[in-house]
Formats: sequence, structure tokens, C-alpha cells
Amino acid sequence: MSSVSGSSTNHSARTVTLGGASTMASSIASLDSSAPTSPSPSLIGEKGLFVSHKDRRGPNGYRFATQCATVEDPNHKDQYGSSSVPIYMTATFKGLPGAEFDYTRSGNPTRSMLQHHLCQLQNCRHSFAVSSGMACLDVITRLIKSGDRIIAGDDIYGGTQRLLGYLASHQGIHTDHVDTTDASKVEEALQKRARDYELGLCGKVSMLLLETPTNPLLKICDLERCARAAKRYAPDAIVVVDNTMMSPYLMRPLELGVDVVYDSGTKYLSGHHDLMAGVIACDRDDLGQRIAFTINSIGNALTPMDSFLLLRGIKTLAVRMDRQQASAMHVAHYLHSLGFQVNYPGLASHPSKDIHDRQAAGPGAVLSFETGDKMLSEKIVGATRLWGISVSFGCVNSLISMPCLMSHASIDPKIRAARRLPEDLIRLCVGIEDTRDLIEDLEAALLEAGAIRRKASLSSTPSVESSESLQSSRAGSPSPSPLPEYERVPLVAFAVDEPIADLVGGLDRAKIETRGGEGEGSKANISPPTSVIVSAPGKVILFGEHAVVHGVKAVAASVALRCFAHVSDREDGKLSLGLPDLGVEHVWKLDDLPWDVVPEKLRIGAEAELGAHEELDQGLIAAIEKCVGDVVNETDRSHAGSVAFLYLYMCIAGKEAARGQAFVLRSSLPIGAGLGSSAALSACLASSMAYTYGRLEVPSSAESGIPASDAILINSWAFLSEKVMHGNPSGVDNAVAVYGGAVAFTRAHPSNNLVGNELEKLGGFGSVRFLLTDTGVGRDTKSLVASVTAQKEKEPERVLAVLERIQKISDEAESLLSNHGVPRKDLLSRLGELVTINHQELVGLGVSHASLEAIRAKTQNERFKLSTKLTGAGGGGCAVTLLPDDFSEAKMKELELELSRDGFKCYETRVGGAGVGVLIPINEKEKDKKESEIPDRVVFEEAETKTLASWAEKAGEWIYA
Ligand SMILES: Nc1ncnc2c1ncn2[C@@H]1O[C@H](COP(=O)(O)OP(=O)(O)O)[C@@H](O)[C@H]1O
Ligand SMILES: C[C@@](O)(CCOP(=O)(O)O)CC(=O)O
Repeated sequence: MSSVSGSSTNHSARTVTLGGASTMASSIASLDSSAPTSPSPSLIGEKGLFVSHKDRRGPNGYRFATQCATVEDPNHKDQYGSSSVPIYMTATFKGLPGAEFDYTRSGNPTRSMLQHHLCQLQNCRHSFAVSSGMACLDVITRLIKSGDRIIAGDDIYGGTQRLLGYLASHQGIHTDHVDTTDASKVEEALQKRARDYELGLCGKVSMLLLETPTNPLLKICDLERCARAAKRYAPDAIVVVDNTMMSPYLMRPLELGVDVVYDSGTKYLSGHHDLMAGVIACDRDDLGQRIAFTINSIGNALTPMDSFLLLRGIKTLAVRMDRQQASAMHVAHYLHSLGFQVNYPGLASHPSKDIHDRQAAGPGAVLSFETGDKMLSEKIVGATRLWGISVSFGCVNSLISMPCLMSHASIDPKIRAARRLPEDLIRLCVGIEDTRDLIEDLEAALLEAGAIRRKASLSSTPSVESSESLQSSRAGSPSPSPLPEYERVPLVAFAVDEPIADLVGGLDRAKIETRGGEGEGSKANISPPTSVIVSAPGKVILFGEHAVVHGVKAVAASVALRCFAHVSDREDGKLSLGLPDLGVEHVWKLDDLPWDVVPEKLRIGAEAELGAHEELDQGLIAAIEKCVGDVVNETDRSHAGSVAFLYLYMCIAGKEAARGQAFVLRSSLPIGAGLGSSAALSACLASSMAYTYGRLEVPSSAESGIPASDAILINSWAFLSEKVMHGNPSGVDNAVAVYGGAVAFTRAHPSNNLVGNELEKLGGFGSVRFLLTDTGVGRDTKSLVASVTAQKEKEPERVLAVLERIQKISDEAESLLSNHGVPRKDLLSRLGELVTINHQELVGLGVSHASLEAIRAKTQNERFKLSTKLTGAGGGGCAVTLLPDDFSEAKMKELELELSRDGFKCYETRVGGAGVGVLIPINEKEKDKKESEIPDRVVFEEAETKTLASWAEKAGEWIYA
């Protein structure tokens, strides 16, 4: 046996030595129901026996797990019979030339034992242990020469990519990267390069380098087919496989026609992340000799100590892998059930599962999943506790990482993008911990990052996102909540991470493109659509209502209920406003509108300035009030909306461009319940008018979304409408209606010296559960807001102190919701306390109501122990209750029953969804006929309120701000 390779084995000698064991083992084979009776043909390698499955017997007659634990070499018995392989911690050996060992770089008994053991496990003639996985590739690539070519996969380990780059720049060895998941692409590349080589256009393909499953996308390559193709089109090429992800326990590529296999021994083989090692295996003597020569020449063979540790680690390889793989399967199913894109060949959804199952004995313990948002992924990774944030895999401890920031950071971001390696990808390397702990920890991190949320109960508490509207669900109780308990938070909640420049002062208005404008970039040639459908969400204020009017921070989020507007041209040239929810319809002749009262500053051409004007034009409002007219069912409620509509219409359309149009507004939000129906309505009016008068252009693709500058304008105009309805609103409601998500909002106010409103997105809100309870008591935002202002004027000291305390509450809430280091339980418990304190402050401002206090009393009693506050203007409307993660379905049912007995309606809400949106009809892309494809007004009007949202969803593609 060569002292360098230390690996050549004598199969027949071992077979004889272990013959007894083999016979005994076969006699108990019948006990093992999983033992395959006839190997699948594809698994039979050239040698025709002992193929890759872990259940098959090795050359010594033992199954793989037994082989792992049984370290023995009949040719190298320890002189003292030591049970464990001794560490020959020596650089040199004394003796005459020709002795088996002389110098540890060339050979060492501990390493020889390891290499012998590896030959047993991999059923091959030559095994080598070197200093790392990359050292393996270094040794292997020295088998080819300068000017040769390599064909490799396009989803390869970052370190491999780096070495291939070095070979290209320093040795002229270039690599073609192909998608190895498609064997025909490998065949094509081999053929093409063979032709090119014949024509003298490139070097000879001398290596095919494969990984399967790939790291980190878990893509699968058909090894047998690729190896066959290499033998056919590039017969001299060495087929090399990095088998680190599988280990020889799950896959033995040599048996599939591959020439050389290497593993990073740092991973599964050693299993404890306490050493670095690489292992090469091959069955060809010519290659074995050259590899042995290279290792001896460059001196990167594994040290005696590490050889010992690796041997020790290998003994438990099968046990560890079984456990890790089983847990990985659970984790993969768990993430898949939450709706994440999971890459794992153990899932039925994996596109190449059949190929993988043919060549490997299991899916392994590495998986990856996508969240759709890089920041969100970072939050998830940062929020885990049990999962170690680390590169590498194969350890008994579970690891989590973001390949693009860690293991694959050395790949140029452009190349990563070209190879479709998602920046948000999270890789999980599952260890041997209790699976339940692993899933619990992951779940807590997903929750904490706001990637998932507890499913709204479908049994007693209809989801506000479901087709059940608040109004309609008062009637009944849908079916029980299905498993799992959690669900993915829609991504749109994370669409914007930077602060948004807001309406006043945050924008260079001169640069805004408007159709009527003269400035650079005017969209004068675009003809506006005659018909659009838009929508915007309602909101829930968690902290800071009322105080926000006076420059204090508020924390709020969009709810999933929305207002919708349908706009179409009217043939009779009249203008109509339909508010079917209130049973009201106005029709005006355009000439009857008080155009002459519209002040110059609000006229066409100055429209970008509209929202910037703090003061409404009271003359115009008075004139509109007069001409609104009285119609059937008109109340103060609908009247306020109608006035706001006309005010906005006259400013945005302008006298010259105004044309006969029908506006129909529908809402799945309860109106006047503190959930921001007026702001949602305002955002719908502003956007639909802007689009149909060409002030803004309807975006053409959902990918780009409604541009930020357009959203700022829509918000600006929506604020105008809010002012008409509420007198002195803060702007938080319309900001949430337009931008969506969860926000910390501060209005620019003399008290805070802000130049423009401040809007910060909050990510941690999405997973928090809320119960909204509608008192059914109507109230008027305008007068409640005015009452607080009056108190402030009358008792400034008291009210200013209240405002200061509310500012502290909002500040703390914002910091809790954006600090992902806060343990979930602590977060929810402190938020609950803040809810209670904030409510007390609102009571002090006189904006609560007996009905709200009744809800508070019920929810906070001994049985439920929940924190509740009023939300919005108060004086009735809705109460919001914070739900801890462990608040059970049974308790929820009980609470809902009691509240409904008291005449209240409660709904579990989801927050953080999209802001204002515009519909692109389904056929628009194909037919390029935007206008004609908008569903007819009658269809819109007649869609049932409770199915409005799903109707709109199906009507086409929605583009959101
Ligand atoms: N779908 C709708 N149809 C008619 N009017 C609406 C609609 N949505 C909102 N409004 C207007 O908004 C007002 C409600 O505003 P407000 O009292 O602040 O309650 P909310 O919290 O629902 O915004 C109504 O009085 C009405 O003028
Ligand atoms: C009371 C206030 O803070 C929120 C009003 O909300 P709503 O109208 O009740 O949805 C007023 C405002 O911020 O404009």
C-alpha cells in the first residue's frame, strides 16, 4: 500500500475477513422490512453491486450505519488492541528507507486508517483526506492543465466559484456554467465545446464538475445521465461531483459513473463543526495515483489530530443524518404549509424529486426558502435563537444563514441575479435538536419578524380579509378555522422599508409630472382612461389618535377591508355620485356647479399644489354646500362625503376638462366606525379622478407599482377631501389608506417643528393579532376632534401633559415594534400595557363612550385578561383589543359570544396590507384595450358587499402603491 494514498484496499482480503459477519447479517435480513429486495436498475453501477442506498451492504457485508461505527483494518491491527484509533501525533517516523511511514505529509497511520475507512464506506479503491473541502477541489483541478475547459453547474458553492475564477484568471482554465438541472443542457454544452475544440476555438473540456442537490437552491442534477454524456462527448474529461450535501450515506456518485467524488468533511462526515477536512474518493487507479502524488507534493493532507476527529465523527454519520433529515422534512413541510417557496427535494412539490429519489437515499438536511423580501429575511434570521447564524452545514447544531450575505457573498451580485439566486433566500441546515424546539424557535422568529401571523379565526371571528365584511358578518358564523395556526403575512406589508416623503414639504412639487403641466416630463400625449376601478384600505390606530392632530406620533396600520370606486363616462354629460352603501345617489349638471368660485390657486395647472394648502377655500365649500342638493336618504353622513367629492372634483377635473362621469363608491368597511372609511373613500376619489383626468398615468405593470411620487399626490388630494369632511384631520388615516402597511406617523405641527409629515414603516406589526369590536354607536369625527381642540384651548396645561404622555406611549410602541431583539412575549405584554394606558388618556380627553367601557370591562376581566382601547375618534365606533399569541380559539369563541350577547360585533383583524390600488383588467396585456375591459358599472354596483373584495381580485391585476 502506498504510504501517500494510504488508501488502496484489498477487497477480497476484507471480504474473507468479514465473511462470517456477512453470513450472520444476511440471516437477519428478513427482519429488516426496509431492505430492498432488488435494486433499481439505475442504481446499479459499473460494478453491479452494493450501490448507493444506505440499506445495501458494503463490501464487508455490513449495512452503512454498521460500517460507519466499525473502524477496522485487518491489515493494520493496533499493537495494543486499542478500541479507538490512536493519534500518531508525529511529523516523522524513524527507520530505514522503504518503511511504510516516514513523514506525515506523505503518510500517517491515523490518516491511513481514516482513508481506509472512507474506502469502505464509499466502496472504492482510493480515498484521501485533505485539509478542507476546497483543498479537495484544488487537488482535483490540478488533474487538468492550463488552457483546458471545465463545464460546471450554475448554482454552485461560492468557494467553488471563487476557485474557478482563479483558474480562469491565472491558468486560462475557463468554465462554462450551465443549468445542470436540465441534463440536455449539459449534453448540448459538451457537444458544443467538443465541436469548438475540434475547430481550435477553445481548449478541451477536461472536467465536468457537478453538485446535486445544489447549494443553496437544492436543484437536482441527473448524475448518471450527465456522466454518460461526458463519456460520450468528452471521453477524456473527468466527471467530478461535490457530494457534501448528501454524504456517502445518502449518495455514492462513483456508483453512478462518476470518476471522482469529494466531500467537505467539515460538514456531515465530522458533524460537529470542530474540524476542517476534505475527502476525495475515486475508483480509477490512474487518477488515484495522480491525486496521491499531488497531495504529497503540495502537502495539504489532513493532520493526525483532525484525522482522528474525523474518524470519530464518521462513526455517528448515519445516526445523525437520519435524525437531521427527519427533522428537515418536518421543517420543510412546516414552511411549505405556511405558503413559503421552499426548496427541498423531500417535498413532493420539488420539480426534480423523481431524479433525486433515483440516485440518492434521502433528501438530506439542508433546505432553503424564500420570503420575497431581503430585509424581512434578515429580520427572521436575526430573530432566531436556537438556530445559529453561521455559514457551513452538516453540524449537529441547526444553522440558519442568508447565502447571498454569507456563503455565496463571494459571487458577484450581478452573477447571483443572473443565476436567479434570490437575495432573500434563507438556508436552513437542520441539526439533531428536538424537532419541536426547532420549529417553535423558527415560528417565534417568523412571528417576531412579522413574516407570519396567527390565522384569523374563521369560526367565531370572521377575518376582515375574508369576503365577510364587518357589516355582513354580523349575520352569521362561518366554518371552523383550519390548521395550521399561522399563515404568511402578505408581502405588500413590507413593500416599503424607507421612510416615505410625505405630502407637505417632503416633495419638490415643481418636478411632479402632471398632464396639464408645462414642466419637463409632462405627460401631455397620454390619453386618460375613461373608466377605472380603484380601491384603498381602512385603518386601525393602535396608539396616538386625537393627539396626532396636535403633532404627536400615532402608530397605525391598514386593515384588510377596503373602499372601492368605479368611474366611467356618462353619455348624458352629467356628473353623478352613487353611494349605494348609504342608499344615496346625486346627479348634477356640470354647468350647475359653482365653477366661478374655484379660486385661481386651485385651478387646473396648479393641481400639484392642491394638498399643500393647509386652508380649505371656505367660499368654495359654501358654494358647494348650496348646490349639493337634497336627495333621497341624504343624511349628514352622506352629505359630508358628497361635499368632499365635489370639492375634489372641481379642483382636479377643472372647468375646461370636466366631463360627464359616473362615480360609484362601495365599501366593505363599516362607515363611521373609526376604521377610516372616509380616508379610504378619499383615497379612492383622489386616485380615480387623477387617473381619469390624466393628472396621473395608470401604471402598466404590477412590478413597478404605483410610483412613489404618484402616491404622494394621491395622498395630498385625499387629505384635501379628509379636511372637507373632518375639518382638522391629522392626515394619518389618508396616509395609511394610500401607502398601506403599518406606520408611525407624525403630522408636521408647530409643536414638533417638523417641516413635513413624517411616516416610518413598521415591519413588526403584521403578525400582531387584533380583535375589533364594533359598538354600533355612531359618532362624528369632526366634532370629537373639535372637542379635543377646544379642551386644549381651555385647559392647555392639562391637555398638553396628556399629549406629552401619549407621545411617550407612541415612541415606546414604535421602538418596540421596530426592535427585533425584544422577545415576543415581552413585546406583546408591553404593547398591552401601553394600550391600557393610552385608553386612559383618551378617557381623560372625554372621547370614550359607555359602550367602549363595557367592551373594555368584558375583555380585561379575569377570564380573558386582554387589553383594549378605543380606536379612531372614539365616542362609539370600534374598540381594538390586543390578542396574545396563546389566546386560544376556545376563549375567543367564548369572548365573541359574550360580546355579541351584549349587542357588539367582533372581528379578528389582519393588518398591514396594501395601500391604494388600481385595477388593470385581465385582458389588458393581451388586447391593449384598458378602457373597454373595465367591468361594467352595473356589474360593480351589483356585486355583493361581502364578495366585493374577491370580485375585485378576480377582475384583473391590481397595482398598488
Ligand atoms: N362607502 C361610503 N359611502 C358613503 N360615504 C362614505 C363611505 N365611506 C366613507 N364615507 C364618508 O365618510 C364618513 C365617515 O367618516 P368618519 O366618521 O371619520 O368614520 P370612519 O372612521 O369610517 O372614517 C361618512 O360620514 C361618509 O361621509
Ligand atoms: C381622531 C383622529 O386621530 C382619528 C380619526 O379616525 P376616524 O375618523 O375615527 O377613523 C383624527 C385624525 O387623526 O384625523
